[in-house]
Amino acid sequence: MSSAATDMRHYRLGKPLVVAIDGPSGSGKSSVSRETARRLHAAYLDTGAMYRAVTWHCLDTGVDLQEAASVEKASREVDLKISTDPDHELVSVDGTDVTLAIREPSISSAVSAVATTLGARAELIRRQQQIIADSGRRIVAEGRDITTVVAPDAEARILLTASEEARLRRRGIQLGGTQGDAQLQEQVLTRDAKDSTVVNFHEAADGVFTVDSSDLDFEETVEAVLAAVRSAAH
Ligand SMILES: Nc1ncnc2c1ncn2[C@@H]1O[C@H](COP(=O)(O)OP(=O)(O)OP(=O)(O)O)[C@@H](O)[C@H]1O
Ligand SMILES: Nc1ccn([C@H]2C[C@H](O)[C@@H](COP(=O)(O)O)O2)c(=O)n1
Repeated sequence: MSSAATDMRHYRLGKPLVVAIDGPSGSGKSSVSRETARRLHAAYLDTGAMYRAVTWHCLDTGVDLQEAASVEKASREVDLKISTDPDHELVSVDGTDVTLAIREPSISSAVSAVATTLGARAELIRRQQQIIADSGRRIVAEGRDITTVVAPDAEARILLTASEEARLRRRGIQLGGTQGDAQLQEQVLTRDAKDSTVVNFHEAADGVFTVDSSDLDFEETVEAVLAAVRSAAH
């Protein structure tokens, strides 16, 4: 085990440690945050999965994604459950397991409509803050507005970035080469452009530490995030 990981293993259990991680699509937020949570013996919250789950619910029940009031109402009424165990991925909507379904390209293409509906955002932010409180404030939470809106008081706040080229390449590999260049651009860059109209995840806010993973492999990125947590939270 590396020195940074070893140090963090000894980070005092029981002490509040909220780690907030934001960044653009494909930068590695979910995978790196999940592994960071494991090493910190912390919970893990994938807030993007919550936006995806509401999108799945709207499409499943015929809610018009262009109707802001309907989307907001759906976000308030849906029974949405999400696992915060980094070793157990589970998202359910009204009792249906949607863990895999919310990762489909059709959801990636539609999710910005929910993410840019301000009433739905307010509801999901409220739920995310409740989940963080319920974790006993020992959690790694990732998304687009965690460092700025959901948990601006986090012990460690990190912007995880990577070049467009790296993000498109990683997403292409992740989807098993099933998507062409235009589809990948739509799912990564076009989606980021839409989402950026309501939240800034390209620049670090004051006090937020930037980790650029463009030239780092996965393990090096986790190490860099742990080092940032250690320096911010000790
Ligand atoms: N530093 C890295 N080097 C190489 N591959 C990486 C690195 N970090 C993450 N990956 C891989 O890149 C892919 C995309 O990562 P991930 O899904 O975590 O990104 P994300 O930022 O959560 O994306 P999105 O916001 O679109 O869900 C995954 O297959 C992941 O294993
Ligand atoms: N805190 C968050 C988390 C996610 N979103 C939006 C932006 C994405 O298009 C969508 C899905 O997120 P992903 O699974 O790709 O990380 O949800 C947001 O606006 N705020």
